[in-house]
Amino acid sequence: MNKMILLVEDDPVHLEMLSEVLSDHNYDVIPAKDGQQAVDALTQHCFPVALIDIRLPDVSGMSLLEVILNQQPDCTILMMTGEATVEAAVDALKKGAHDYLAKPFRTELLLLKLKRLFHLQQIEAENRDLRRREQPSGMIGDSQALRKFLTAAQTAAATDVTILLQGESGTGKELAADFIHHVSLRRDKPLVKVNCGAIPETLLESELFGTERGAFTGADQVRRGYLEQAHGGTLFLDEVGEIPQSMQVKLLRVLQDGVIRRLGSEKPIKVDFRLIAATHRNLAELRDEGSIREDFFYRLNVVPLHLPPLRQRREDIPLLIAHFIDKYASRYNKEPIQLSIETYERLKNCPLPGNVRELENLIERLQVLAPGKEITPGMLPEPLRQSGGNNGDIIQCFRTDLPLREAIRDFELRFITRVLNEEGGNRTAAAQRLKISRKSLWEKLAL
Ligand SMILES: Nc1ncnc2c1ncn2[C@@H]1O[C@H](COP(=O)(O)OP(=O)(O)OP(=O)(O)O)[C@@H](O)[C@H]1O
Repeated sequence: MNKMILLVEDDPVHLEMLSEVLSDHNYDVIPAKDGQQAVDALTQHCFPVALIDIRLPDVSGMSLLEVILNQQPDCTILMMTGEATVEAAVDALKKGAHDYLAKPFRTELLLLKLKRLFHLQQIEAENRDLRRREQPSGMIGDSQALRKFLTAAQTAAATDVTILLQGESGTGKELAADFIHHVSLRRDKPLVKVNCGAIPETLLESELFGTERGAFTGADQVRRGYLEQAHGGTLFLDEVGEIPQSMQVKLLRVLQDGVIRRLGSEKPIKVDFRLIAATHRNLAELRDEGSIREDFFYRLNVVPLHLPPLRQRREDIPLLIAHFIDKYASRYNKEPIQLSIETYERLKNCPLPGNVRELENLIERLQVLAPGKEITPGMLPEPLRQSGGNNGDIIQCFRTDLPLREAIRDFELRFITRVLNEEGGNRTAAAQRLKISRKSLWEKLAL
């Protein structure tokens, strides 16, 4: 457990004496003789506890209290005050200090308060841990592929390692980020989500780093950026493949130093978050193409986790359907729809390029619009109604007026085209699935 204490006291004798006593009791003390030294220390360490003299030479203890709570909201602050300033101490309590000690105080009293404080923090951490273990994943499915993903995600979540989530659009990357945050030790801290593809390039820097008052015309207030808001918790950067190169350099620096500067300010602010990055594109390919810097790629690709497309875990489809029927029947206060066996078969076998999102939207639509309870294949939207379903459907697709050689060729072409479509046009992935070389895939398509 982190037993670090920021001790701010302008009286050198008192500072040394307290530092010694606290160190003797196994606390890691960082002493500061004024506000400036304290602010510097905040950029270097994360403090569970700060002990501040209310009267300091350069800033008031009250302003320092605000700076600390602004930068490290989870820090518990004890104020030390002379008798004449008890009223100020009460004011400090209102502003977020945990407690105060009127000087002169006995060191036993201070040690007792600290012991209780750290004990309380430990209990809170243990409670968080318990809740973390009870937390269900929120990700529906029982396929081996999903179970394998969840096990890897849970293992990675237990540490602070950077995680890169890859997978096609709609496979559940954002939901997976929720899961990782909620089973991690940071679960009671913020989870800040940023869709990098949705923010115009010109605004990305100020959105991420925040702005100081007066940074540009119209910036009349301090604005904390997403990186600062994520302090203590998790930052989810969605669509990282869309981040421009200049911003990649700046983010890289933050990931290395753990320090940001708001736009229009030189003041370093310490930030501590776990990064989860996501992309529906292949990040290694983006690096090879040159749109993702090599160093940024390696910084993100520490633990890569891949969410398989739904067509590769079709066993999850019935569970997902049942889950979405429940969800939307109760949301729209309607009787749950029932899918006929044929409809199930059709959905279990169709390509669903939009993955879970497509299935969810479909069930929501049916739940709201279907005239009756029973859903038959004819009620599915056109492409799903037609898509090759079970074996019977495939056989019906065959032409029977061809010689065998041509019929086989006809089937081969349809089959390859379908696999290629399912792989989003990615020939390497299609060739791997078909267990043939890329070259022979080319040849077969070119014939
Ligand atoms: N395993 C799952 N169980 C329940 N709901 C799921 C599951 N996977 C995805 N969903 C739901 O499907 C929808 C799409 O998921 P999500 O937004 O997480 O996908 P994504 O991979 O982040 O997509 P994109 O790349 O387009 O941002 C969401 O409504 C999500 O709740």
